Amino acid sequence: MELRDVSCGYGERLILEGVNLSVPRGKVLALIGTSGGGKTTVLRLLGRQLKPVRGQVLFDGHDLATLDQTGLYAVRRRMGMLFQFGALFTDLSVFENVAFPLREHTNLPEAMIRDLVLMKLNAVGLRGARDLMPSEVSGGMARRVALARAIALDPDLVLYDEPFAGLDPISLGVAARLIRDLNDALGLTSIVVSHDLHETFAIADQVAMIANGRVVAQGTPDELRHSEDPLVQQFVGAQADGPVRFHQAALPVNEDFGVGAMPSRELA
Ligand SMILES: Nc1ncnc2c1ncn2[C@@H]1O[C@H](COP(=O)(O)OP(=O)(O)OP(=O)(O)O)[C@@H](O)[C@H]1O
Repeated sequence: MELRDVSCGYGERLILEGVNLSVPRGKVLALIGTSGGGKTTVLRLLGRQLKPVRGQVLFDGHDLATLDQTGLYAVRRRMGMLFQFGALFTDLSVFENVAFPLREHTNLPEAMIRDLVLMKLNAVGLRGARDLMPSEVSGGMARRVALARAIALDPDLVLYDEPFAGLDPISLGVAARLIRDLNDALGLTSIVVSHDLHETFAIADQVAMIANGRVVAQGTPDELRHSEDPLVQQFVGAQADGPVRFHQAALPVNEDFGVGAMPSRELA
């Protein structure tokens, strides 16, 4: 997957400008960066829910913009997506949730669907939970079911948007490890958008940091940890102030609160 000099936005507003990003086959790429920086927008470009106004988005050498409906459908079948909170269909059992894409996209006989679903559930450790309803599983388990559903059609690429949001530290570690293990065992390529730097750095081969609509750094987790770029340092070191300001631009404090001028240090 590759983004070449891509600019895109919503309506008149440009969100990404001149973004270059390549995702090597077989690797796990983490997308990190400040809130609103454009990470989810990158995922939307990759799934062609959004088209660039400039540049190219390439998947296995195909420029997504040039694909007709059939071509796009074929490419999307090769992508698994797990969006924020990996919402399951609440009125379908765990088994039926994972079977859903297989029923939608294939004409496989029931016996084969059963085997495939159980294989995917086994891969996420939940073969035994097949008959439960989503309301009967924990948040961490639900995320693993969503993961099994995302890989049901044996995709080449899996896109994860905030796969760890709302998980306790143990479930979070399990989910992260699972993403890495499935990537390697099934020969996938994975892109993970996450705010959880600790877990993401532990499983990613490459990390790209997106801020202000640009890729400001890309490298191995170690390279980012030791980056001298102040923006990367601020983000990775979780410092409140740096190139990204904690405070939104606002009126001076004394004007808003009706007090005398204060030394700037006290305003921070
Ligand atoms: N459908 C939309 N219509 C208009 N603007 C949007 C839309 N989706 C996102 N945006 C804007 O695009 C910018 C980038 O959003 P995006 O969701 O890609 O950021 P993000 O890095 O994923 O943020 P977060 O980490 O908070 O999820 C934000 O300023 C957001 O307000």
